[in-house]
Amino acid sequence: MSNARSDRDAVRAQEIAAEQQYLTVLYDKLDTLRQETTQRLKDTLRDSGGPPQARTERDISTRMYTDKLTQLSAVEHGMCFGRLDLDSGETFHVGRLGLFDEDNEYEPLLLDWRAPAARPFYLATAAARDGVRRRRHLRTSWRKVLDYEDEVLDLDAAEQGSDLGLAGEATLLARLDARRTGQMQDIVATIQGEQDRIIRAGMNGVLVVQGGPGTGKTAVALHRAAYLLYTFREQLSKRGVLVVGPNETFLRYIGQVLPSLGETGVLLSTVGGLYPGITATGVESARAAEIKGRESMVEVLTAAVRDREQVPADHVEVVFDREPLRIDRKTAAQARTRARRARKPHNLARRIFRNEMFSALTLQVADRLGRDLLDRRDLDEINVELRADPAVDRALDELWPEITPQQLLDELFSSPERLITATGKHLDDEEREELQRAAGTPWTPADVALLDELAELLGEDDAQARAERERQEREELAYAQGVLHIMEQDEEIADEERLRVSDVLDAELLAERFRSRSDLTAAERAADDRTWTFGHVIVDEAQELSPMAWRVLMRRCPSRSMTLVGDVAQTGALAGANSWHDVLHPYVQDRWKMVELTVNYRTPAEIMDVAAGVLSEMDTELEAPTSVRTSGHQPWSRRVDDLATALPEAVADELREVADGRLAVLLPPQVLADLGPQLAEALPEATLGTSPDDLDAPVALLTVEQAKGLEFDAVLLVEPAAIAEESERGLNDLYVALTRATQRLGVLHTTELPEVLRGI
Ligand SMILES: Nc1ncnc2c1ncn2[C@@H]1O[C@H](COP(=O)(O)OP(=O)(O)OP(=O)(O)O)[C@@H](O)[C@H]1O
Repeated sequence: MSNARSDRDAVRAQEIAAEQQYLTVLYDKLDTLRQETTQRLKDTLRDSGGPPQARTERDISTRMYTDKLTQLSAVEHGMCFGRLDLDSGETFHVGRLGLFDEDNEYEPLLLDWRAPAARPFYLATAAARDGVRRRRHLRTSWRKVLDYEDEVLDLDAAEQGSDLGLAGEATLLARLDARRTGQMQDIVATIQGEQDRIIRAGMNGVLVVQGGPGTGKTAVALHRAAYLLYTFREQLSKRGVLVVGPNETFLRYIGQVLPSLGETGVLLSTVGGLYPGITATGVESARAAEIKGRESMVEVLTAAVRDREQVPADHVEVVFDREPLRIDRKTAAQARTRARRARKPHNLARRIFRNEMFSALTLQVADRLGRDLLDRRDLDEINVELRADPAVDRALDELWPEITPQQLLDELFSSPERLITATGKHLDDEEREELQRAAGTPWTPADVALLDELAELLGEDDAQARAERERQEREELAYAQGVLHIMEQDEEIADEERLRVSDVLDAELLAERFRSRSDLTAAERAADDRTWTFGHVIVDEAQELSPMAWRVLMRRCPSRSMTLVGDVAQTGALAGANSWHDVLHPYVQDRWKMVELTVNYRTPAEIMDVAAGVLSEMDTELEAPTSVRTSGHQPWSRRVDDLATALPEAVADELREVADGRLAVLLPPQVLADLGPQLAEALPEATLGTSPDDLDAPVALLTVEQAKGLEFDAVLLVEPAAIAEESERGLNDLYVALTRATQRLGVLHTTELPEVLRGI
């Protein structure tokens, strides 16, 4: 027996040594690439001056080498994590980037996990081997191989395998059991089959990924972004990829995943962050956000814009050329009708209104002077004088002002009269009161969708700026064509070592790069441009978005190349979705696809049992995802008299249990508002969940809304009855709260537990 074991140990040690040798070759290769790239970057930066075409070329090379270096640095940790042994006798190592042996006909040394040849690493099973004999998961620490796990794919193994058909089960479970750090990690070494199929799904059309808590929706969404950028690099590097999350804390939580996969060209944003120049820091009631999110707000805003297109009750008078000039209702109404008929946004139709008015006023002045005595030129002169007159200008501006979205919305919400006119039958008194607020109140996330809609309704009178831009673009294109032409002729530029600009760019792209500063990625440019449209949009926690927010995102993605991940059972926002059909039908009818994730990688079975009870209370048809593991810790509950003393004690106990781990205390908003400061004082290691950096703290006091999408080693749930009763989506919130823990769950309550939790 012990002989057999020592034989096995010897084989294992030999295998580890062989893998170590291979890994050393890979890291040597990585070091060489880094040195070469650094040297090229240095050379490029050292060159200075020269003609404009040399500068453009340098800008592009700088960006290219910087991107390359970023990617080469990102893959340092866990660069190679797997190996495939095929029936054919071939062996491939799989890792975070592709490496090739230039001296040996570019034989692959390491397959990029996203390359088609690496796919069996994630998909092969004993029942469908796809030519794979053995899959090996390598466990490494920095550049050292620590251990490995082998899966021999034969039918015997299929019979012994777990019901969930997990790949690399031991490696996966070790990952899932590890302490959380407050930052999501990539899962590239342990992606499971059902996840891989979603990550690599085609890019066209709308793909909905529905899955219960902890099924890896966020992880899958981010790996899909990396996969799409790798596979459709050409297409996507021009327009960029947008990843939308529910709040800043969540974006901070997921912020490291794409860089760790070597991808930096993605814009991470909330919907509230998509309006350049606006920071939505305001807070408001859930009800106000819900009202603002309704589809009917489109009509409200349309009416609010029309309300800024006025005619005088009878007439107004202005003095022009020392005589009164009459702007009467009929003339203004005619001009307004003509302007509206053009179906242009308000600020653009304004020009038509003014033209009409100036023509009418010109005739009025002409009549005064004796029209018969005047010719065309005289009339034109009067027209010009009228346009230059400040009093006339002011009077017309009163009727049809040029207005920004910010001005209009601020004036709408701070004026009861304007609100009544605009909302009409769409809102009742109580709803209007929810919206009313003082002028200059900070913008909220729900306001941003309204501002974006208004920007469409109002338009920007940018005719002059556009003409100037078009002129510049023509010049730049001609210039870029010249650059390419000169370079193609210039034999000296064909330096073997250096990638020629004409190899990677055509004139149009070169001009675009040049125009928009060649050192910016599409994502960086998109962040400054409200009308930017993306190559692909990924929305996480998509169930939370209101109809108005969907309009914003659909405008950003006219190609409808989108991945929407979420769980309609976790919808907390009152304006959020009950069904994917309702969300998507207005935009793509039935032309969308849904795939489901069914395995819960986060919540251990002991806790999921409790959460499943809440789910079936919400809807008996809904099925909870299956947990991949147990934690050995039963959830507990304790009724206490005084939270202010009991909670710090419970936190201290739990912190001891999870050692270096992270703990969340989830409370109803009112309890957090009442007890927050007192608790923060009693718990110096705790933060109050108001800043994205709070996830670094060992203890975070959060509402369920703030904790959405996040996870912690241990969760203390406080006053679940109040959470369940908080809103009509209270049970959804309770379900979300119960599914945040990776190890331990405790419940503290002063009032009776909700029926569904009494089993704890
Ligand atoms: N294949 C995998 N390998 C390792 N870890 C995984 C895998 N899939 C998911 N996980 C881990 O499971 C946890 C839950 O994943 P994730 O947050 O993506 O789930 P989710 O479906 O978005 O959850 P929720 O709906 O609650 O927001 C994360 O820690 C994630 O890293």
